[in-house]
Amino acid sequence: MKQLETDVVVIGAGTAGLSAYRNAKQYTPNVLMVESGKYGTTCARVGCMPSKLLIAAAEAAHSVEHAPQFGVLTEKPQIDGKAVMARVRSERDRFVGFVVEAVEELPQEDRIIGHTKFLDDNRLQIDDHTVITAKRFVVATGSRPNIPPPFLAFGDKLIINDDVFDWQDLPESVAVFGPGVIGLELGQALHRLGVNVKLFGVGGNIGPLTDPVIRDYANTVFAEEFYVDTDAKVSDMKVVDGKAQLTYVDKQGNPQTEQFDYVLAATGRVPNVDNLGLENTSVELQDHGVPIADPHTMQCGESHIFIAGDASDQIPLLHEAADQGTIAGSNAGRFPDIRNGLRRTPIAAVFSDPQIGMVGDNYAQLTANYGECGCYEIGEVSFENQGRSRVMLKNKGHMRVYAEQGTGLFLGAEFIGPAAEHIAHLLAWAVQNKMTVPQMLDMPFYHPVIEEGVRTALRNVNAKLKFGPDIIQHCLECGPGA
Ligand SMILES: Cc1cc2nc3c(=O)[nH]c(=O)nc-3n(C[C@H](O)[C@H](O)[C@H](O)COP(=O)(O)OP(=O)(O)OC[C@H]3O[C@@H](n4cnc5c(N)ncnc54)[C@H](O)[C@@H]3O)c2cc1C
Ligand SMILES: NC(=O)c1ccc[n+]([C@@H]2O[C@H](COP(=O)([O-])OP(=O)(O)OC[C@H]3O[C@@H](n4cnc5c(N)ncnc54)[C@H](O)[C@@H]3O)[C@@H](O)[C@H]2O)c1
Repeated sequence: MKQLETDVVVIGAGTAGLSAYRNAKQYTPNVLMVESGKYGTTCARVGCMPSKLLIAAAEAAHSVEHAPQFGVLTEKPQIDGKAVMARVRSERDRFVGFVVEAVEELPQEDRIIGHTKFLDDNRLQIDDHTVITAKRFVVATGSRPNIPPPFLAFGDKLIINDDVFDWQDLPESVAVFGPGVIGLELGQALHRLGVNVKLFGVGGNIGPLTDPVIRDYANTVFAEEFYVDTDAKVSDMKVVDGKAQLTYVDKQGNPQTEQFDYVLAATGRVPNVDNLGLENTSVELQDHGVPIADPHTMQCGESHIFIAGDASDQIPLLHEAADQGTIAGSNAGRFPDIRNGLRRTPIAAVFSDPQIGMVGDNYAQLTANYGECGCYEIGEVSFENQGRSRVMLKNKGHMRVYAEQGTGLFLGAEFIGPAAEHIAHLLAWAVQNKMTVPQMLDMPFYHPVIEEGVRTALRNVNAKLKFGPDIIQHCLECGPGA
């Protein structure tokens, strides 16, 4: 067994790990990074990037299919599944290639390959070839799909997101379980690419939404386009004649038995903290085995162990993984001089159509924090008659904005609608700058733009805060359709 000694070990070379490595290196040259799988990161290989590539193909098909609504006559689009998947794979490989190249430029002696396990507070074993003794550690081991045990009945017909991006061709049918972010994005994209998709959920959840008004709207709008049952009753799962067979009660209450080429499990993700030997350290673990970490320092308790990215089970998003990696890596490098790092305003975007956006405090947090005290107000707008949205035939959507009584502080928003990825940025920047609703209304609004809809929601909440007049129904100075 090879024996190594160092100051800092980063476990995992994903987004969080790479950023932790780079930041720890600013404080000490003695940093090792261990990776058990392939370099390239979840985001580039099987996450953000390939999913958006599939969605881009679906959007192209959808635009062609709906062109006749503008008087532009087209044939029904022909989907060449092999070509769709070839582009997804080749662009994905390009993104992965950039990451791999960057990792391979790091000093070879800093990089170790193998599965890592803590032996005690200061020693890690890598497979059966190396033991590293180190002063500090950053756990950045990411997450993996959660697969409910009954789904194992589908054998090799059961797939996860990773499998989709390696397809050579599109299948005929897929049952997607989990209408969360992954299930919604991939399910709708596959549907638009001509795959027979049925999306099954539990408890009425859809996307990351917590506001019941927006959730109901989302449920309706997606179910108008393809089969989505967010409270499905599935009674039997098995493989019959080489197909995945489901027995379920459909939305009209009728029993159905249907076969699919695949069942995609998009039922959440679990942090990769099991099999890491964390129980051999003195770090305090929560019930599900994740260390308790301070979100400002990413330090686990008072220890020399830090955690970052999806492994922390805090906010499983790419930019959060990068930020947490920066904080954890800097603190591990600088230890024992621990500093709070920058945590940005929460922002989430789902690349469905319509898109979903959430910023700042979401509805669930708002109601938990403020209860029934009457300390906040909700303004809203429908995008169904919003001018620019109608012009573009993108007039499906609803927004709710939240603001504090008395101060007028803009607290957050949940919405579904056109350009939600961009509006989410605008609003998140307003939250982070601690803007009040009147200050936001003082900002310029061009005409005709989707942001005029946001202004209507802000005016609505402004009136409820008693800072301004009620919304003018036929506002002449607003421009038509504002
Ligand atoms: C389909 C999909 C779509 C997504 N889309 C988006 C999106 O649009 N926007 C967004 O913000 N986020 C998105 N995400 C989430 C985002 O990809 C993750 O939050 C982010 O990639 C997490 O980075 P990480 O560094 O924590 O983990 P990873 O990049 O997974 O890195 C963890 C690394 O640790 C390694 N490892 C694990 N265990 C060990 C061990 N014991 N020893 C050594 N190494 C180990 C793994 O092999 C891996 O390389 C998406 C995720 C998925 C699955
Ligand atoms: N656009 C983006 O930013 C983006 C895209 C994809 C993934 N992500 C990240 O990845 C994380 C994981 O995504 P996800 O979609 O796997 O998780 P999720 O937590 O968003 O959704 C899981 C869904 O599965 C449902 N579910 C659980 N058990 C089920 C069962 N037995 N049958 C049917 N449904 C069931 C849940 O009710 C929920 O709706 C997200 O939280 C997000 O942070 C982000």
